Amino acid sequence: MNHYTKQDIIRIVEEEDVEFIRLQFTDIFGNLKNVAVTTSQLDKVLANKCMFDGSSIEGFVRIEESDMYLYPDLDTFKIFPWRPQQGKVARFICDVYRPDGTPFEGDPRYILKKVINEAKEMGYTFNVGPECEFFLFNAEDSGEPTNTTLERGGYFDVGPLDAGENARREMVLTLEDMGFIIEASHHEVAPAQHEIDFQYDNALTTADNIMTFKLVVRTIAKRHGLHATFMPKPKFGVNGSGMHINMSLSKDGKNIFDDPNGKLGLSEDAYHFIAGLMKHMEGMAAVTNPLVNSYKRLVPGYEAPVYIAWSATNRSPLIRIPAARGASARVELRCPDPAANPYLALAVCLAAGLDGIKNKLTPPDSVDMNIFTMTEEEKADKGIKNLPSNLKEALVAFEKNELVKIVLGEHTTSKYLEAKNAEWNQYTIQVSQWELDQYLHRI
Ligand SMILES: Nc1ncnc2c1ncn2[C@@H]1O[C@H](COP(=O)(O)OP(=O)(O)OP(=O)(O)O)[C@@H](O)[C@H]1O
Ligand SMILES: N[C@@H](CCC(=O)O)C(=O)O
Ligand SMILES: [Mg+2]
Ligand SMILES: [Mg+2]
Repeated sequence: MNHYTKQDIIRIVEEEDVEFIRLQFTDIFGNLKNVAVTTSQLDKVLANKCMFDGSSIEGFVRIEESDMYLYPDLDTFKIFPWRPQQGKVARFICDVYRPDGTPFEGDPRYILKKVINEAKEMGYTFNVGPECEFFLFNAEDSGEPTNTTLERGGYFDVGPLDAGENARREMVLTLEDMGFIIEASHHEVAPAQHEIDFQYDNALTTADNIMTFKLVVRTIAKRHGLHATFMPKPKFGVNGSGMHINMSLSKDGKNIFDDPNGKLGLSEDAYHFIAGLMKHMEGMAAVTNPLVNSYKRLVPGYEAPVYIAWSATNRSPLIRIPAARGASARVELRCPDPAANPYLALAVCLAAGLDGIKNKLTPPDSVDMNIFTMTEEEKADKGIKNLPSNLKEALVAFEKNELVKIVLGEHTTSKYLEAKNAEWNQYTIQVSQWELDQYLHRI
């Protein structure tokens, strides 16, 4: 990551012929927001004087206290490669502040920073690498998105079977232009499903990167006449899209999950971290899997986890320990999906892992056989619990989890629960196509 001073920014804006500056932030539901100014306002931007109406942002504040300020994080300055190259468009990712100069407690970036600081006080840096999957569906001539495709590609397929290769190529090149290090990109298991992996970084940078990644994927897909969606399960009967989160802690530049003398080459702290994730998983699910639709993905048969278990060899459990050790020793949490607000998702994951370390929690034994073939009795014997099976169960577990509520803070907890319970209630009163197909002709 580049480190910029105000003078650097003023110089780059001049040298690069930047004309517009987007001030970006994220609402509590993970939606990217922005306001554009021209460079005539650069001084105001750099003096943290740009304001917006917080009451118009879902989940932020009431109308009586609506003035909010955007403080640009100078290190997030990036030029959009897909916009005109004369009179360029650049962006800052911003922190949200109240008029009295205090950080706004409902800003997801602030919520993540608080947990990162807690880790820092313990001497830790939290490193995270996500694997974002998405679909590239047809868009109608009108631009209306669909969930249809004529593509028949599968895992690692090549063109012309892989109809997304040109779009993916441009996504990768655009991301590289913006400073991402792309480790791999490929067709995924379902027709029209894709994955682009970028290199891990500290948690704040990774959460920012996930927001930028989604913007780039959507923008470039549109240019190719396709509709990119991060919806967790856009189609019944094929794999959904996950956002596996690979995590490690480092201290003084050394990965502390790695221990050549430990069981499976992992340190005690790695096991405590796993235990913390498992302890809080049910309560965290409403954050890592935030939609009604998220729970349609977490079902047997589609490479998505259903049970709260861990393994070093098997991909079916919630937590997998990839084979790499040394600097790449990491824990992979497989339930999060790309609809999650990345700031909040990483905040709860880190807090849960740290809770495991602070309280020296021990995980249950690893489950190295296929859980999907176990009987209910075998699962009960091994103490294997299910992930929440729908958004309502996840919200109930969230309400019972003090740690998750403390991490999100009172403000965001109450706004989040209110909105998500309303989402659930709306969903339950719909009459779905499935019901019509099942009942209409015979009842
Ligand atoms: N020490 C580390 N801490 C956190 N993340 C890491 C670390 N080392 C590597 N990573 C990241 O983990 C991610 C690994 O992605 P990759 O697709 O290789 O994982 P995978 O789980 O083996 O793949 P799949 O689930 O598709 O089979 C990348 O983002 C990588 O940068
Ligand atoms: N698409 C699968 C993951 C496939 C993979 O292992 O990469 C999921 O829903 O999590
Ligand atoms: Mg994948
Ligand atoms: Mg993975």
